[in-house]
Amino acid sequence: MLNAKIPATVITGFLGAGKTTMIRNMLANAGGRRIALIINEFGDLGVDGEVLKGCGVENCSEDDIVELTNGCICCTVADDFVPTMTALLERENRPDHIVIETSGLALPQPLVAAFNWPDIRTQVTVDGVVTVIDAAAVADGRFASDHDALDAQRAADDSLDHESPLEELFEDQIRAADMVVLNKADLLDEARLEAVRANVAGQVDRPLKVIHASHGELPIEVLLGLGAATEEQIGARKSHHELHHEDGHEHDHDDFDSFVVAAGAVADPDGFVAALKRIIADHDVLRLKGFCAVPGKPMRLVVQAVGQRIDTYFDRPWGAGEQPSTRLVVIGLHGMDRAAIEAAVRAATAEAVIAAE
Ligand SMILES: Nc1nc2c(ncn2[C@@H]2O[C@H](COP(=O)(O)OP(=O)(O)OP(=O)(O)O)[C@@H](O)[C@H]2O)c(=O)[nH]1
Repeated sequence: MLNAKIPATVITGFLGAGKTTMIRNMLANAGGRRIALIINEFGDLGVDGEVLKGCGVENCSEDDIVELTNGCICCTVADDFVPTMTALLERENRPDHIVIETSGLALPQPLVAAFNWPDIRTQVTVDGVVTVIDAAAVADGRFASDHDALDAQRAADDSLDHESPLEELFEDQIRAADMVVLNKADLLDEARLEAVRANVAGQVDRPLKVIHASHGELPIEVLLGLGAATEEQIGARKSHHELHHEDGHEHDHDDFDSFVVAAGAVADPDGFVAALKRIIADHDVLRLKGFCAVPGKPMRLVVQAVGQRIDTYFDRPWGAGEQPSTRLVVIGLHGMDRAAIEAAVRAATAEAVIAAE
């Protein structure tokens, strides 16, 4: 059909749930579809775009990946997202499908609402909001409100909502969903997975498609083609912020902080990972990811930490113009001790060097 709207899928979900992994798998199975990707990340390092560009998948040309780096997409809709979409739609070679990966801290509601902007609504429709959940983290109670530090924070500041920032985001991202993917099913047995499914389904009072996956491996037909036209319904899926805004609360991401640590080369990756586990536990780091230089290795080492779970792998050789270096983005709740974390990460790389010598 000549004037058919281009479908756009919004992939959301908390930090480290597996959004990029799922998209990477989707691109590998795109079957000739031309997919344009818009990626938004919290933190200054652009790891997700790098990971996707480094994946060597044929359908994943750098041209088709647009990174939005000026803050969280839900707060920069007008300045960043709408112009990016408009530019994408003006391209001669228009995509068959647009996939948008939100930052792990984004509220999907303002993003989806932007599809009602006049310039966009005539050309694009939201095919669906897919919310990726770290089912293992939910089963471990990561998003429940019994977090000591947060309870203390709320006790000290009664203007804070009754729920933790993690819990609110968890709920808001589910409320916006057309489909929820309970990811990391490989880490759970049937009974725990079922408990997470019941928790998620209980968050909304409408029928919600909930499926499970490991490593985001799902047929592309399951993810794309929902035909939901979510932009027409998003007004009825209000976030905590929208509900509170009516009585004066401003939305921002002040509940979370991120910074980048530059450190030395990592001679002993196993020792480094063990040290990172301690640092993450000591400082309650929510997410840590980036790249490390390893002496004697031509490849860069990707480090991906979600809570206490840390994956490392070499993804590609350092480029000719690239200086091998170690740079990691750290994301946690506002008030985490940046200086101590930086010092500990730098000490860990130094220790790893000594251990290997
Ligand atoms: N065991 C297990 N690990 C997974 C699965 N999916 C993703 N991971 C790992 O979880 C980590 C985070 O995955 P990402 O795909 O980067 O998560 P994300 O949601 O894009 O993260 P942010 O963009 O930082 O919010 C990586 O180390 C992945 O390898 C899964 O199903 N099972």
